[in-house]
Amino acid sequence: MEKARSSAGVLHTKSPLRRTWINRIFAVIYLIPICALMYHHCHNIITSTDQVTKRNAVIFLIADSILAFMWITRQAFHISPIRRQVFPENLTADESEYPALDVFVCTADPFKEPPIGVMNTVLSLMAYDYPREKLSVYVSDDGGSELTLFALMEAAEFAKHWLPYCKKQNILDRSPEAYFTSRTNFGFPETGPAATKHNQIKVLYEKMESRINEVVERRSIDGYVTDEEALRTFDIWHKTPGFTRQDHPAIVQIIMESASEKDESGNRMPNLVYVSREKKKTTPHNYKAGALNVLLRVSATMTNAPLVLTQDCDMFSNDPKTPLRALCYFMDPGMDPNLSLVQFPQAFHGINKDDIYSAEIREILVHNTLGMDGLLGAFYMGSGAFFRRQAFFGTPVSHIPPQPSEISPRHVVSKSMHSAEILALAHHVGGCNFEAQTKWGSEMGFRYGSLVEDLNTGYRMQCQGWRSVFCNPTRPAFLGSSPITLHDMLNQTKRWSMGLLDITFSRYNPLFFGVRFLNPLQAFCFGHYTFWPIWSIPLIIYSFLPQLALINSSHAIFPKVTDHWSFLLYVFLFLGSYTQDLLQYVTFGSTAKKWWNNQRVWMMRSLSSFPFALIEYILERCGLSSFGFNVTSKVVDSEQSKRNAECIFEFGMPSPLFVPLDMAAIINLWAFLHGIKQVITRNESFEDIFVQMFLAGFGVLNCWPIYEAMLLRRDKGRMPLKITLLSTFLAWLVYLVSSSSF
Ligand SMILES: O=c1ccn([C@@H]2O[C@H](COP(=O)(O)OP(=O)(O)O[C@H]3O[C@H](CO)[C@@H](O)[C@H](O)[C@H]3O)[C@@H](O)[C@H]2O)c(=O)[nH]1
Ligand SMILES: [Mn+2]
Repeated sequence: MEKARSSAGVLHTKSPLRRTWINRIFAVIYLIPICALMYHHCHNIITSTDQVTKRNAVIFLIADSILAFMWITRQAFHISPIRRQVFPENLTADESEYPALDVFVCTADPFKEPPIGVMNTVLSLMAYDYPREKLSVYVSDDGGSELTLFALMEAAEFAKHWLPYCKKQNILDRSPEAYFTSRTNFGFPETGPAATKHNQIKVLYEKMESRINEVVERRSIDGYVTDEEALRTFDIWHKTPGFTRQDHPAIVQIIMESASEKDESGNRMPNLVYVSREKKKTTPHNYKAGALNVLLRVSATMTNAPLVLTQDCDMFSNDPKTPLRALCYFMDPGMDPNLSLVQFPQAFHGINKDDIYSAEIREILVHNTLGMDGLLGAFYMGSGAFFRRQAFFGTPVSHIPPQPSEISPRHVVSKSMHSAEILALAHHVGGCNFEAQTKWGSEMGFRYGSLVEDLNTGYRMQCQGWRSVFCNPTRPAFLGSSPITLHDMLNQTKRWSMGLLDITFSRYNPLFFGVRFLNPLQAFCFGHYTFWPIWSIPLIIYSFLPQLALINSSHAIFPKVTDHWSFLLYVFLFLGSYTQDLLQYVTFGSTAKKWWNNQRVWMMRSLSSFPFALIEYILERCGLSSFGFNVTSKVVDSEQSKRNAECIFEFGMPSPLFVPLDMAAIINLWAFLHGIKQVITRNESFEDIFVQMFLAGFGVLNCWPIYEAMLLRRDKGRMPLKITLLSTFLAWLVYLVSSSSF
């Protein structure tokens, strides 16, 4: 079948996912007990005479309404998921017809994002199987660091050997680090010309690697650059008084211009440009969205490619044919002309086998996205996204011409990048006042106003009428790093949540604004994401209230086992949603253990990241504090990564984010033990407190790694004593308060 299609010259196909009808039927059936539960709560509120029961019913009505809202919006993802396939072999063989491609790589801090890692990403992208003269890589350095520029100059020299080597040997792993690691793991012929060349390249790579790592360690390039001309490149750092990363002029350095740069076999090299936008402490820089907008403009002055790929600095290319896959959509004359984005899923390396931090987030990055693709298109994930440049300048029907006209997507660049005129313009558009009184960030370019600039930008573009597709090849197109400590993971989720709240509480809320411009189901999908942090409300309630009631021997919380109908209602709702989730995991080829860990992480996020985000968001709105884009560290500590590989949770640092988790662990264990005691001493009957016991027991099971970290472990990743003591004290305080209200 595949062959037949392929030979018919088709560039891509799409087909609905099988068994979608099961999801649709299930969605309708599941709605019935949801309504019954709401009725049950309302009935209790109206009829009960006991104040505690009434109050509990109100609290659970709130909790369950939120769960129901999240469940309903989530069904939108399951209504019409589709799968796409591409056939790059059917693209025209005439490469001169391919559009040019500008690749954007963002980095922000050489100490959190080691430059050697960034260079691996840059090298893997420069080594794309794409006409070199049409490929340009722009690196944005928000760290404003000479270390990154130094690393880039080193990488450019190495690239002249690396690119022809990859081409000749037809290598798939074009990030040198990934390549050398896989070679070491899977062996390589020790003799012969191939081995000699391999060893030569390895020596060059290791030399570059150690030079880059050394300058980072010494925090200075002194002594490492001797060439006069190269030294002049760094003048701006040394000759600008008061140069800091938050306060410095725009820097644009052309490292290689394709027209004049050749590799060791005499072929042209891609363009390579370093950009560090101007920063002033007094001018907001809008984090990554701001950086990307500067790249959009700087690249416009130099190459102005119709296609743009945005990449995080840790997301290296894992497949050199990826741009060709994207072309299968962009070059298809039959494709929707409103196509603005081809999104490849984010995938990660170094995830432990059971994925204890749920770092794959496959549900969001793959399963749900297939569902959105079946509606109006994938959401923009920040990395691995090929855009049509045109889509940043207005809607499909009305073009917003930017000023100056040289940065319009319609402008054709005719001068060399090195020309004084182009360089002056590039510096000008990289200035921090350039955007004042313009539509940049509001209607043009990447959108401001949210820390999740990716979701926000993609969503707003879809509201304007642009469409996107999701391209999910078997071999991941990109591989990135993901947090390997619990604190990093929770902190990352907290940042995302704050970004999502930015959208929820803006005029662009998907449920009010989005529904007017999108298919309502697509608006539900976006709504489900932007309301993500409100999961915290029902989860906090379910993690504490029934347990505290149990400890206080007040059991008027859930139906007894003997109240057949209402008890079965709870059983059905719980099993229904958990089984649906598990089945989704298993049918997509994941394991039950990963699913279990994913639901645990969902609880951890709901108890920690989400409420912290809600509180910080409120503080920020009240002007009491301000939180920015906290870049996730990509530095690997060998002990931490060893524990990560063994699927052991990493607590280690005294982070306030752990406090609510510890409190929940303590209260649930306490409640569970108390319940057992009550049953044994026959103070309570098991049937009466079964649901509460079940919830506490389920909590205990989920909190197992926390007890281990608090009591049993001796390694550096255990729970800091400070946090354990603080949480125990707070849990006791919560108990005291609760004992007067049951
Ligand atoms: O002021 C900033 C802050 C960040 N970045 C870059 O943004 C990227 C993502 O940052 P990271 O700390 O890795 O955040 P993650 O949470 O891992 O990133 C996810 O979430 C972000 C939105 O919060 C998206 O931008 C990313 O594409 C997506 O992978 C990195 O390349 C950074 O260098 C900047 O360029 N400037
Ligand atoms: Mn990242």
